[in-house]
Amino acid sequence: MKQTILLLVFAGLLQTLFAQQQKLPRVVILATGGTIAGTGASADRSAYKAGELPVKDLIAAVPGIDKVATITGEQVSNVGSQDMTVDIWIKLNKRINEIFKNNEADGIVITHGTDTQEETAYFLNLTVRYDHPVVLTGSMRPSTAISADGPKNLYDAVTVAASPLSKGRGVMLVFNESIWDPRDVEKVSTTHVNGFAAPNSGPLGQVYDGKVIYYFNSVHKANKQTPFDISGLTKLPRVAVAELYCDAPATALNAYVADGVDGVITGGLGNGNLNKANTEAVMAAVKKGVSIVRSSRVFTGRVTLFDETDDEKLGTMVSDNLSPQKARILLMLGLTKTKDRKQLQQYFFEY
Ligand SMILES: NC(=O)CC[C@H](N)C(=O)O
Repeated sequence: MKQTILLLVFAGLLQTLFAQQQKLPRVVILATGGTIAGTGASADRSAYKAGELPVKDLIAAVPGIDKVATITGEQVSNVGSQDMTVDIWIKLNKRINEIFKNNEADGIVITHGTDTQEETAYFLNLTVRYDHPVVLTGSMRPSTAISADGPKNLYDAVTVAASPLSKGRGVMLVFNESIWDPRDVEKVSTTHVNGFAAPNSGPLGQVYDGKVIYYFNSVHKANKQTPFDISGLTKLPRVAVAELYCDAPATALNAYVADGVDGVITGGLGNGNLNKANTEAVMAAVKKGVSIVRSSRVFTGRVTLFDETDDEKLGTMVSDNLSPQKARILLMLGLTKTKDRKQLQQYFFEY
């Protein structure tokens, strides 16, 4: 009798556990490499190599992650993000759209190197056709370093991707307990653990002790609200960035144009200003049909139309407050739709 009761209690417990397990949100981790998957022989960071560990090892290093979500992992690439490519972006985009279309997951986490993480985040923000949570994260210290930050960032990223509060928020970046908007976030430290900030705004929210809180919504259009469905594409238009400095020649800009790029972003001075040499080169490039967007090497504030620079005369556009590297992504995608300067300019105010 006693044994039967014990057995029943045990079976009941198992059932409850199973039911809880069933109810957990499903999160797919798409691993691309980066320092989070990096290893090295030293206790700190000297001579470590990014993009070494497979995704199963990243997951195994996070205690309790299986209580937050039902996790599956896929290896998309294993590179340091200085070697991230448009080809990998297109592959990621396809897989993310497929996962949500087939209802394979409630949210996605992407592990990624920090060098270009903000670019991948903004690219996906504009091209993924679903607004389910897609959370990018990484680490500043490799997995073998003392106080490696990867496992905590991954735990937090899964927590954000699995949270009911994240529904409809689309692409985000989670790092060092902050939740960032992909349009605004930038890598702001080469080595510090607090590697990201949004210099023109602030974090969307925070994740702490397994709990998520949001403070802001982005006002910019994303996901299905953009016209950038790239599902039929295997390549994107080529856009380069040419940065200015005191007495900068137009060598870089002219070389890119000679190489046949479709567009150039100028990382200009102050409010996107160009010196005389680059003004002339820009006008010649526009005449050849190259789309030019004036951005700024200054990391806060807007680049505005016709301030010191006459955009009508030059045939140029402005990036608003997008960084040069993000303006490049928007121009690449914009050029898949149109070459019309007014229409492209409108994209820079909307996305
Ligand atoms: N902390 C990092 O992730 C930067 C290291 C590496 N270069 C990368 O971006 O993958």
